[in-house]
Amino acid sequence: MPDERLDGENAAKGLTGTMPATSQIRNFSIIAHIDHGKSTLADQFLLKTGTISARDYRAQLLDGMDLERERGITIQMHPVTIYHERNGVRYELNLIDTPGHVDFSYEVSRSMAACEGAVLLVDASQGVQAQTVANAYLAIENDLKIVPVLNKIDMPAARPDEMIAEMEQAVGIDGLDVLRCSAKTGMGVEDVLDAIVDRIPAPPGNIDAPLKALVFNSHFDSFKGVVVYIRVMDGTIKVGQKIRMMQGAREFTVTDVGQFRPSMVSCGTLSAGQVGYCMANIKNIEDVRIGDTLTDSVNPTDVALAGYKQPKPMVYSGLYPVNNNEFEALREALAKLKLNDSSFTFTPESSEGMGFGFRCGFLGLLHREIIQQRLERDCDLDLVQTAPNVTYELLLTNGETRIINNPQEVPDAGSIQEFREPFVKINFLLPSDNIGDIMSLCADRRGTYVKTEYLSPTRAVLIFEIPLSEVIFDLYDKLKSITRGYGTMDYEFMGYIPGDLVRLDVLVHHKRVDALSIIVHRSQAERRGRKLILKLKDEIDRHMFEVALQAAIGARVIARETIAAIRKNVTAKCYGGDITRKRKLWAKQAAGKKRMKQVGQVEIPQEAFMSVLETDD
Ligand SMILES: Nc1nc2c(ncn2[C@@H]2O[C@H](COP(=O)(O)OP(=O)(O)OP(=O)(O)O)[C@@H](O)[C@H]2O)c(=O)[nH]1
Repeated sequence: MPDERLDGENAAKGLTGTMPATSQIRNFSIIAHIDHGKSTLADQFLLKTGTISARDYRAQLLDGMDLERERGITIQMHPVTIYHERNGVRYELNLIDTPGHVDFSYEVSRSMAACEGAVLLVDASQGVQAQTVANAYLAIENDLKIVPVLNKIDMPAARPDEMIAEMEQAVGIDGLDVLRCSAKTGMGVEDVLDAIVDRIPAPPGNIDAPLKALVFNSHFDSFKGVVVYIRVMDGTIKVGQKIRMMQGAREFTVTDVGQFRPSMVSCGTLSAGQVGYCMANIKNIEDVRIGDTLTDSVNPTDVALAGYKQPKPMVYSGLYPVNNNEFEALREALAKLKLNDSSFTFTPESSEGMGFGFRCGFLGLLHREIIQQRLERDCDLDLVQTAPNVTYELLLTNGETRIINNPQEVPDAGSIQEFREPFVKINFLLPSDNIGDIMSLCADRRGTYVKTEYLSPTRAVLIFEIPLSEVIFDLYDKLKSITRGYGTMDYEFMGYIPGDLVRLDVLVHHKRVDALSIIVHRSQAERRGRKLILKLKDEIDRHMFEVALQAAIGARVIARETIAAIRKNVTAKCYGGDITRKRKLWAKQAAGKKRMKQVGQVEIPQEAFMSVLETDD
């Protein structure tokens, strides 16, 4: 087979695109813990291979979204094709970037299915972290070849030998295979590129077989429609070809095929082993299922690829517009967001106290925060968000099993046979000095100890089984503060386990505020109820009448507080006739009240809805 075949159709169109033989392609991703330098290394790859010029170099090109750049976290994948010469041969390398946060680990497994290898990037001053271990195992399970790299060796705090020993211990790699580089200065980056070519196998695949391509992501472009990210496994895909999504069973005609370099560049054809995009006048993002197999409709492949499982939201919360007439605007904004984030879900709901809004499902708390920020930034809506909760499973006395994601949906205690909550297996990677503190933290949170493993005399892996609801509260923040930032965690879902759970209601001025209801373990109900009421007392302003706050389980009130009455007249001091001054003060007061919800006669601020979350003593 010739090394490089000029594609006839492209040549005819005057396009200079060439189709490399699969032996000259390498597909890989980078596995790294957050902040270990993945985006910086990816940028170096672009720079070193001349994909972008130093002039165009803009830090973290691959983190396309503003918000991502601002927060410095990669959320969605942006693949990129680069060319690297090794021993006189030009290789096409496709990098599929992956995020490093626990909430987005499903994105990592998506990108792995499109690769034959992964660069395992570890910060030389921080060492292996929980997420790195989890993702490295995932890669090994997926038969990916691991290229271990120690980054940030330019830092004075770098301890390469120690960290390599940790990598050997934690992931079971050979220390001699570990490359050293600095993504910041560019030192050693060429060696990493060489190792990608030398160590990662070329993609398998038969260029003459019927088209079989994996859909590993997609995005919606308001001008072009849906852009489908594909990895071609067998055959070729060309402009004009009739294609079919095997799960979705819809047919389309390809209008454009190209690569990310790093912006989208048409190339007319992609063949076995290559990574790129295709467009086919697909108007609706729902028609494209991530993990689906794309094939030729005339000459289809007979076996579809094993798809991914759609990630299930684990954390839910209600989102309400402050002004009820902004409901439609909120619906539109949510629909727009969903276009590019299939893991986010929303369904309309109404709450007696809050009016009309949506129940939204997120992968985790960070995901939730990001969505809220995007909404506020992109559509100028004032929103009130209720405290998050996890999904529960109920076995009812009539034998029915019901999944609920909203405390309001919990039926009478009499009709529940078993109340089950999600449990996760959580791994902490932390300094050994902190083991005791984290153990007692987990014990307080109803965790069950599993085991401890030492990576080195100073660092250990601690494993617990714990209810997810206890994790989403503030476990991550607690871990960070106890370990002064050195501890990390990762968790995987185990299943639903029965527990003695009850719904705790909150009554404000004798009216149940359903958005403040929470599901708690009975043993914690009284303590949580009391704390919650005290917190609410701080958050809710005094009104012109006395406001009673109560926490109750069913009809039984377990805590009560009262907010005394007051009349607050902000313009009282502006005696005299200057109406403009008064107007200014009124305007200021109104702005301060923006994120308030009127429940009955009482105004409840956003903070009050979130206070349900806090568990601090
Ligand atoms: N000194 C030094 N700093 C580096 C090096 N590589 C990356 N950094 C810095 O480390 C920080 C994190 O780098 P990023 O590339 O954003 O990390 P990341 O792994 O992509 O993070 P996520 O996108 O959040 O997963 C940035 O401030 C970089 O400038 C390096 O080799 N040496």
